[in-house]
Amino acid sequence: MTLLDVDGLTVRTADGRTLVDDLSFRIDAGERLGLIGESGSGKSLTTLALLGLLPDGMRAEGSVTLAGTQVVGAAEKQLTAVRGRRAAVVFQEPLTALDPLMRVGRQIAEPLGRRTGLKGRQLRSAVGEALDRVRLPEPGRIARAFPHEISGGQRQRVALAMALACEPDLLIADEPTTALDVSVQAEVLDLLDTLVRERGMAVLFVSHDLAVVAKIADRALVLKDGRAVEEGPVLDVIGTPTAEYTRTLVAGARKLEAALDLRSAR
Ligand SMILES: Nc1ncnc2c1ncn2[C@@H]1O[C@H](COP(=O)(O)OP(=O)(O)OP(=O)(O)O)[C@@H](O)[C@H]1O
Repeated sequence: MTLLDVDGLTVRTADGRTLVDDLSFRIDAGERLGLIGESGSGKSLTTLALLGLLPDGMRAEGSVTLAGTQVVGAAEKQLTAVRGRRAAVVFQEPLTALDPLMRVGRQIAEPLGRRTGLKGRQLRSAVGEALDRVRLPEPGRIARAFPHEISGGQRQRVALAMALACEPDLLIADEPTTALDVSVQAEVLDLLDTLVRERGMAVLFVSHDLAVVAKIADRALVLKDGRAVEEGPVLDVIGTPTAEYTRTLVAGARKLEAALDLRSAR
């Protein structure tokens, strides 16, 4: 079953510059697609357009059907019904998703309470379980903390718990580990992989990092200057890239890997 159907998505600025150009792809229920491209290739604008969250002045054209709802041109009310429940998003910087003035527990309680109808003590205990599931130690303490009182890795786990609280059909993860320390990156990636696998959730995983995409995604779509240049099973795209641009990306990643190997061999 097709969960997300993007057909000819184009994003333009108010002065007519085209930043995402005629992009088409599909994600079936439970499928994992990696969106790869260098900085500025249009990855973030694509994810924002999927949820009707483009910045003021930018316009989307084409068609984005998410679980049967047309997102392009939809009224805010329709979009609210789709966001969270059908597709939830985790951004690169978890502070984007978190209210700095609200304790972490309350921020998770909101979507959780809305979906489950739980209240009071039962809701508090469900929040504790949600924090526990994203492997946060001392969930009680974290629930009482404000976002600035916990580490970056812990904040990203909280953002993930909030996204999962809605039990979305599709999780959109936009560079979710890029802002984290290398050691924490691997842990959060592994956690994300396990949690979506357990739930059979579809994933759109956005990253400039080929190695990370290969770990999470089944298929990959390569974006350059807002256009798709290559799409296929992730190991084929990385192993035998056909587009010149993908070859350059793969060669760049190999060079970096080799340099890191040399360094660790010292
Ligand atoms: N609010 C904006 N106004 C004008 N141009 C923008 C805006 N946001 C992004 N752009 C431009 O659109 C293009 C695509 O940006 P986008 O953020 O989608 O790239 P990206 O692939 O996600 O890169 P990064 O990983 O660095 O975020 C870039 O050239 C960027 O400068």
